[in-house]
Amino acid sequence: MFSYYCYPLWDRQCSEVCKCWRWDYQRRGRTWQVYHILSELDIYSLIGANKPLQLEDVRISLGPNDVIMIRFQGLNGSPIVSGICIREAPNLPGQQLVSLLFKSHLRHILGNLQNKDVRARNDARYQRKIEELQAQCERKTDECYQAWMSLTDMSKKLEEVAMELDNKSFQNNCLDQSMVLQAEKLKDVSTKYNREKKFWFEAINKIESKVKILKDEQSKLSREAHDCANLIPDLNKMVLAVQGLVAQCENLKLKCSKEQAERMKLYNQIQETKGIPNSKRVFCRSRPLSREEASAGYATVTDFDGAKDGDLGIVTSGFTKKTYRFDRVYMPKDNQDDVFADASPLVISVLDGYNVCIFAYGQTGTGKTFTMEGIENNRGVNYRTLELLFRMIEERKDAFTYNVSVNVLEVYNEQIRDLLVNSPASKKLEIRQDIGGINHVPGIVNAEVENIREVWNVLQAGSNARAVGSNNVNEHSSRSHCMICITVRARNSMNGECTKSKLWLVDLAGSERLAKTDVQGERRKEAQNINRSLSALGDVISALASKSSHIPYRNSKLTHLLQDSLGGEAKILMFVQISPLEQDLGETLSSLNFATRVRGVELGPAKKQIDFGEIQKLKLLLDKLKQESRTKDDALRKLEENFHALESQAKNKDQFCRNQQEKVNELESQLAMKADSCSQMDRQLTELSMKVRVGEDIRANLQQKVNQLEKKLIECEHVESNALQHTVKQLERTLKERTNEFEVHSVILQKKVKELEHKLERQGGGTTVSPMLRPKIQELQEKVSQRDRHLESSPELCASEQSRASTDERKDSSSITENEVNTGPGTQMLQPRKRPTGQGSILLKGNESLGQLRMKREFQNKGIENICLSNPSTEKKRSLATESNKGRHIDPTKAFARVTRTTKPFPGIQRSLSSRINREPVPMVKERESSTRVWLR
Ligand SMILES: Nc1ncnc2c1ncn2[C@@H]1O[C@H](COP(=O)(O)OP(=O)(O)OP(=O)(O)O)[C@@H](O)[C@H]1O
Repeated sequence: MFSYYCYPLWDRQCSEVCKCWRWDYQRRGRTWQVYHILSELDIYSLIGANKPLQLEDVRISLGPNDVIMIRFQGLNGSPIVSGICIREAPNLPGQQLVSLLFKSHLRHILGNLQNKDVRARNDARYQRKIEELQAQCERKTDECYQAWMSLTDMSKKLEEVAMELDNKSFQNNCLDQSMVLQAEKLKDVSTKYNREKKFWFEAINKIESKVKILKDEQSKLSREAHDCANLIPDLNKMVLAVQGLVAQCENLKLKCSKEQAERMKLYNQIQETKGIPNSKRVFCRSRPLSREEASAGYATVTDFDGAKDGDLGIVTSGFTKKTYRFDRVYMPKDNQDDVFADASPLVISVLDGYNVCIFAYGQTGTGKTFTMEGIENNRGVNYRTLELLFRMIEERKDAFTYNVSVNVLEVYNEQIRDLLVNSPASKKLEIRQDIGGINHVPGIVNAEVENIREVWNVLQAGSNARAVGSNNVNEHSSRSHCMICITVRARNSMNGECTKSKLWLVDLAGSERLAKTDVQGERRKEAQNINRSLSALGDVISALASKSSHIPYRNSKLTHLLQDSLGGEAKILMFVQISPLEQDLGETLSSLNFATRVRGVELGPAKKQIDFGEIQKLKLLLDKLKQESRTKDDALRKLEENFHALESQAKNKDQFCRNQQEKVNELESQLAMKADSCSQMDRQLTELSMKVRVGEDIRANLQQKVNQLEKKLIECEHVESNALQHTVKQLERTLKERTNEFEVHSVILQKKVKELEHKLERQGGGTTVSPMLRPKIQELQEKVSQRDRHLESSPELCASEQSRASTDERKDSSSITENEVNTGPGTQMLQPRKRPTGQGSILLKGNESLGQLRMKREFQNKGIENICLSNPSTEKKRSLATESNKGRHIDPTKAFARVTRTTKPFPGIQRSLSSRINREPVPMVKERESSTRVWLR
């Protein structure tokens, strides 16, 4: 459908004066765009649907290279452009065209106004109807204005609600942002708090561990200090107790010494009462006859009648009997136990610190070895002495400490041989004298023994070694001196007395006389050495007996070794072994004589052998103990100083602990403050969350209210639109009735005019006019010419024609058909048109306006973020300026307003619209202008 506005427009910029129907153009570069706008004219209602449309006489001024662009707008359906014919326009001015149009139209009018009275009445009647219609129109305008104002108010309220909603949304967004910021801050604070909490926990744990260590050290130091402090009186008490004990010990020592001395004195007295010399005893033992000797019937010379009294009779020749007196005489029937019973007291003397020498002297084969060593099942003096020695040591272990060592020697040909040396070729042993005047053999083996079993092993080893050098053991043993030296070191635990005594157990070689034996060579040399040594022993004993100043101990190895045990300070026990046989009488007498000489020597009382080495050691030990005591005193003094230092350190550590505890308390308070701040932040977060939820609830309520208001508004608009539509329809029906009446009257008037014209033609021949009518006709012609001029000078007058045309548009299509007397396109454009079904209703416009308002609100809601990005005021001003410019130049409503009415509602609406324009977007202005234009139309 093509439509266009029917009003002339003079193009003042065009070089060629061109008058056409609504020309609008603008120049863009070298292209002329011409808009031929067709509106308010339903062409197809005139020419019929699906009929070709031909537009003629559309003129435009073009240059030689200009381009014509034809644009179709507002088309419904799919019209087909069948052809465009462009031709050069004749030189016909637009003014002339319009003049022709109006003249052709006025011819009909002038023809109808021949009857002045009828025309005046009709004019008056039409004028009244027009006024009535205008009044109705004004009322409707007012009603529409009121409806529009209510709609505006509702829009305002809606806008206020929308603004409130926007504000709430903005506040909500602000709250969301603030909540996000608070959440981030809280997260940062929480992270920082956790980090600081972890740090402080670690620091507190470290400090607690340090404090614990310091407390432990402090308690330890305190305990040590208290112990030291407690030890001082205990130490003093101990010193006093020790001093008391030492005093008691000294007293006990004195008593013990006195008692021991008394016991020794009594023992010696007992020995003397028994007839035993004090330090020297000589026992005589005769061997029994062997089984062979007894069976052979050898004669004997021994008489044991006085043996119990120590007298031994020797029958020398026939009836001569020589008696010898000894300390003890053993008969052949006496066994080893009887012999040792008399010798055992010397063992006690050895343990008491006396040197003892037990030796056996006699002819070979008289039983020296039997007495000293014994046989396996009948031990001799050596074994029994050592056995008793260790038994006594065991009995005295509480009071004495003994150390026993054994040397086993052999003197053969004046050579000392160590029988405990494993290597057979040992170096030559010599006798030396130590600082104390005691002889000793350097390099000799000292076998430390602790029990009798070890002693037996040592003795067995010596016996075995003695047998190595000779095929005949007995022969060898008869030609050497076997000497066992038992050294006993004793320490009296009571008085600390130390003694070093020796026990010599000597099995001397046979004392045969050299001439009698009649031996030669090596045996002679052996016999000479034996005799020399035994002679030296006799010499020593003689010197001792004569109390000579010089004792020839060094004349033989034997006497030299026995020097400290043969003097007056030792105890001597001599077993003189004799043979009972008569054939051995000479040797027997020799041995008895030697023994008697020995027994006659006065050695004096024995003397205890004090171990000066031990005394020296004790002195050194005492000095060492004194030094240790001084050192301990110094240590005790240092300990006291350390104790005081530790006390001061403990005090300092106590102070440090208190400071650390204060720091810990401070840190704990800081930690509690941090925990409070964290809980406060949690509460703030909870409050913010509650506020956000409340804001969301408020927004939801507002949204619900908005929806309700929109719903109510739509309902109100729907009700009001229905009412207005109903009212408009009534008005339209009324107008249609009035128009029909007017048309009927017009037809009647036209008929009457035609009749009058016919009458006038019949009366005046068609060319003459009544003199009475001529002035009126002239007057009417002048009015028409004035109106033409006025139309030419004021386009608005054309709008009055439009107004009339709009008035005529209420006519039915039948009436239009009746009025189709026009032949040109301009006349056709002046014909009333049929209102388009989608445009003529205010209600429809109102609905469109409301729809656009909702769209606008939705747009505002969706694009609320763009408020800050763009400047709506400038955009609004720019759009308003554009619209205002458009309104100034081509606003058709003004022309309609001039033509239809200049009453007050329109300015009011304009004011309302202008006031709204300042606040509302452009679409609303356009909508209201169009709607205003429509309903005014
Ligand atoms: N009182 C005694 N009772 C029993 N037998 C004895 C007694 N005295 C010696 N005899 C025996 O006499 C023999 C010789 O004794 P023994 O070897 O002890 O003499 P001797 O003096 O040591 O000889 P030598 O000087 O050669 O060593 C041995 O067989 C021994 O058993």
